[in-house]
Amino acid sequence: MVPDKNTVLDALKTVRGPDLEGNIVDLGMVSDVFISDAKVYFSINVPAERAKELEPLRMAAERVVKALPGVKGALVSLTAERKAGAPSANPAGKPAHSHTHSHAPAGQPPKQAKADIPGIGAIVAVASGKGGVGKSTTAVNLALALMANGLKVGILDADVYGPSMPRLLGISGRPEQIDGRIIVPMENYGLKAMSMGFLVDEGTAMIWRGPMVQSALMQMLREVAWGQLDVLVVDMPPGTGDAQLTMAQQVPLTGAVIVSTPQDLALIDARKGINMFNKVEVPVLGIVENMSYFIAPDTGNRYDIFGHGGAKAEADAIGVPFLGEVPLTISIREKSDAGTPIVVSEPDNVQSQVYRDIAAKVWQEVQRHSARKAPKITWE
Ligand SMILES: Nc1ncnc2c1ncn2[C@@H]1O[C@H](COP(=O)(O)OP(=O)(O)OP(=O)(O)O)[C@@H](O)[C@H]1O
Repeated sequence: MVPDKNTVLDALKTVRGPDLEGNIVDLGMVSDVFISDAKVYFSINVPAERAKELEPLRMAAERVVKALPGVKGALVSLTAERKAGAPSANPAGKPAHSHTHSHAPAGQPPKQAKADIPGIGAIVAVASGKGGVGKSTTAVNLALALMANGLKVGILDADVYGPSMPRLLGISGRPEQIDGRIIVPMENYGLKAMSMGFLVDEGTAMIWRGPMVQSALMQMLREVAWGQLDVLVVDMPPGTGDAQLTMAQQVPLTGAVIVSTPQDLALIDARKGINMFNKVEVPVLGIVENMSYFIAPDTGNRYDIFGHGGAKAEADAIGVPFLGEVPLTISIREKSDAGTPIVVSEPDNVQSQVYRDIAAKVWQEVQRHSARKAPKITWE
């Protein structure tokens, strides 16, 4: 029989707190415990600066829960949460985010928690300030275009509440697990993909709260047999709220691509997105203008009816690279809906070339930033 929450909490009381004082339950470090399909999900709240050092604590908690009869798996993640009113962990004295509710991240990015993922060369977030601007469509076509340019690529759908990769890539079914732990990513068109949509039935994730979402995301990131990848594209949830900020902090991102439509309102939100990544010191690799202009399906004529050029002007004003303009075309939408993204289904199409050019620029930016980040090797 699957244990209930209290049984799980009782078991967790055997796990000592940091510095071997008390236990993690009585110290108030354990989040809400969520049990679904005999798998147990929760997070342990630790000070951001101690996240790396406390990894053994996370492993101990996971081990204890997995050992309970009836438990098929446990997914435990460390979160760094600043309690309302607690002093900012930000030594630079920059303003901390003063959220008084839910999952407020610390003012300073928990760099120690962002361990690189073995085998993955770079992680690129595709983000947007608001929903509906074509972020997921851009993410999937960008991933396939990076592949078309000769790279090994995976895609992680981090939009836990509205996963779109199963539909966009035409993938259904559940992923396999190795030893009940490591998940084998799904694959189509040679692109490895992981999405909440493969793991839970539609609707289930909707009731999840912040820490569960974090746990699920960390599992999809770290406990997946990605193999060797040059780049992992992460389709972020739309918006710039707490959830996105926490995600931007916890995933070891190389950089972010911001998708916007040309209209002023979308651009204001795009700027919020850029500010969010700046806040957590993730480089913005550039802006893509989606639905930039219209190409008539019958004549192929181009119409600049959407205020085309707004995103380029914004990119220039802020001083981030402009990556390219994707036209609004019926075929992009139809191919997406059919699970056959345009870059693979119509590679010779001019729109597919646009995506490959954007992919080339993104890769250039990735390398530029990786080179800057790489430590100098000195021989003694
Ligand atoms: N360049 C384009 N031309 C035509 N249709 C497009 C284009 N880009 C996206 N779309 C369509 O716009 C709709 C929204 O796109 P998509 O789901 O990618 O947006 P999103 O920003 O990820 O949305 P959400 O934030 O809701 O997840 C979809 O129907 C998609 O097919």
